[in-house]
Amino acid sequence: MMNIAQYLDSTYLKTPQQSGLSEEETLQKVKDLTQEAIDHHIFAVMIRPDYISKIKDFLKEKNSDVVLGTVIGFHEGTYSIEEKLNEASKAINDGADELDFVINYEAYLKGDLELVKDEFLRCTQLCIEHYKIAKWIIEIAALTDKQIADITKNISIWAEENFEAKDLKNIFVKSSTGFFITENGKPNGATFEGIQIMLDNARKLPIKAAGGVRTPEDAEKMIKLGVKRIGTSSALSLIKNESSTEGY
Ligand SMILES: O=C[C@H](O)COP(=O)(O)O
Repeated sequence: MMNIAQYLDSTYLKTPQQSGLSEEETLQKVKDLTQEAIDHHIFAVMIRPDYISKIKDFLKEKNSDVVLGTVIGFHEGTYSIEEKLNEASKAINDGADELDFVINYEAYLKGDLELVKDEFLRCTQLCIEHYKIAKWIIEIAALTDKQIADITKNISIWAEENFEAKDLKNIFVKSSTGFFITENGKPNGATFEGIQIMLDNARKLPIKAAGGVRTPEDAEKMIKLGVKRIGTSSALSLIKNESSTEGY
């Protein structure tokens, strides 16, 4: 069996409003997720920005090298560029190592490629200046295959044209938030087909598969296809070699 843990971003991204839990219960949940990551040598935890500062302290107390990630503009991606920059700056100051931005795919679908390019360049620049990893969620369930190819290729070309070659490994294209509402039971997250299209068009950028990855077999298959990271709210089941019917 492959060592899946080293590829995983173990996520808890529900807000108290979405889960019905209190702030304290949510903090306890992200602490438990972090302890689990420490115990099982999971690469990273990915949590909402509100909890970064406290979890950074928790990781320091535990003397842990688990990587701390957060989400920006989550989950619709429609925040303005200034709002995304402010949220990202605060998360960096609070101690985030990796920032997963939701791209403004609504703007992309309306044909406003300039806005998407502008947010990509400015937010990625901020991450590079602070030696942080930037990941760009394109929300593949909202896109056709042709659009998945097109946006992945555009991001890759913008990255190559505007950042140094050494920084490209720190700029990911990520498939999904896991929160997109689809119709007709269509998968809302990472599909093998969608991931393959991303891999075929990402040129030098690494790919993160996220959303609906529930079995160790699927995780292994994604890794064999070539993804460098997997985001999942079922991390523990995956590394215990079990399937999970749903995340969280
Ligand atoms: O960014 C990661 C996703 O939220 C994970 O999605 P999931 O809950 O379907 O595993």
